[in-house]
Amino acid sequence: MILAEAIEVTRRYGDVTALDRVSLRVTEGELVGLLGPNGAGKTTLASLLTGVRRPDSGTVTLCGGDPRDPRTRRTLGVTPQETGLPATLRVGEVVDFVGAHYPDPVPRAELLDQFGLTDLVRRQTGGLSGGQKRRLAIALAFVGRPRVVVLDEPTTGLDVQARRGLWDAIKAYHAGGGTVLLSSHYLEEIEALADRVVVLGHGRVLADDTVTAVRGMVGVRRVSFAHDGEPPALPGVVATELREGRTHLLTPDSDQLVRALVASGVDFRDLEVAPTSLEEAFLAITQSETLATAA
Ligand SMILES: Nc1ncnc2c1ncn2[C@@H]1O[C@H](COP(=O)(O)OP(=O)(O)OP(=O)(O)O)[C@@H](O)[C@H]1O
Repeated sequence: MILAEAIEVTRRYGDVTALDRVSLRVTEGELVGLLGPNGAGKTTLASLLTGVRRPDSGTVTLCGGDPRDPRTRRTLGVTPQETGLPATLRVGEVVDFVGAHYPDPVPRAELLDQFGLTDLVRRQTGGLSGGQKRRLAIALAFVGRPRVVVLDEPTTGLDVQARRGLWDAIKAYHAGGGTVLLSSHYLEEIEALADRVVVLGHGRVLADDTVTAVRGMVGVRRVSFAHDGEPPALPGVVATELREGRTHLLTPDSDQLVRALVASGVDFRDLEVAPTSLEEAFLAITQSETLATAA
């Protein structure tokens, strides 16, 4: 069953086209990562799917209904990028308050334990740190046992430990059959959690495939070596990095690059050719998109 769907959706803010005929389909039980640089349209897409905004054209459905309809929204858990919590209420009270809107909420103790918030149950939310508020906001997305959760950059501002704790909670929800759409700037987050990744750039879907396939699609490889002096200028390089005394070159054609490196006469040592991380693949996709747009 399709739980969230956008068909040919366009959304403008004045002159800015935030989404340009975007289509996306999330079926029950999927965990889909939404990846894109700043301004790609991730938040706008999340806000359409969760009924916060309306598209200018195209259609959006959530669990077969209109995401703006309160009955449809009861199946949804959301963590927006910015969350306002009532400052004088205690953590436990906020959980009870939000949970009271749902027919079968997760018991307070269970939810707090799952999100590592048990020790904070009696604290007023106004006194929580930014990371603690964030964790609470995310926990609240799950209190109503939603069929689908939309998490917009959920772990921004969390330290490594809190982020990993949150990944475990998201994984547990997904393992129990839950459906997740998660946007992130942290590419290791998408790699750790999602099988499928939708790459957005300039308001358009640049790729929609498995994490492995997206990496393979761009086929970017890392050629790295040590050498003395200035880095050589070589053809087909999409990114250059100097790190730990080595030059790292990203290229879609490592064979051609290695031939050019040898022909250049550079006195290199310890040559390595390796597959790239999703982050590097993603940069290459968005970079070629930028070049294509500029052309
Ligand atoms: N309320 C608004 N008014 C005007 N322009 C907006 C508004 N919201 C978003 N935009 C513009 O629409 C485009 C897409 O923004 P959006 O927030 O959806 O991107 P994003 O991928 O979520 O970015 P980020 O990763 O920075 O959160 C950007 O150019 C942004 O400046």
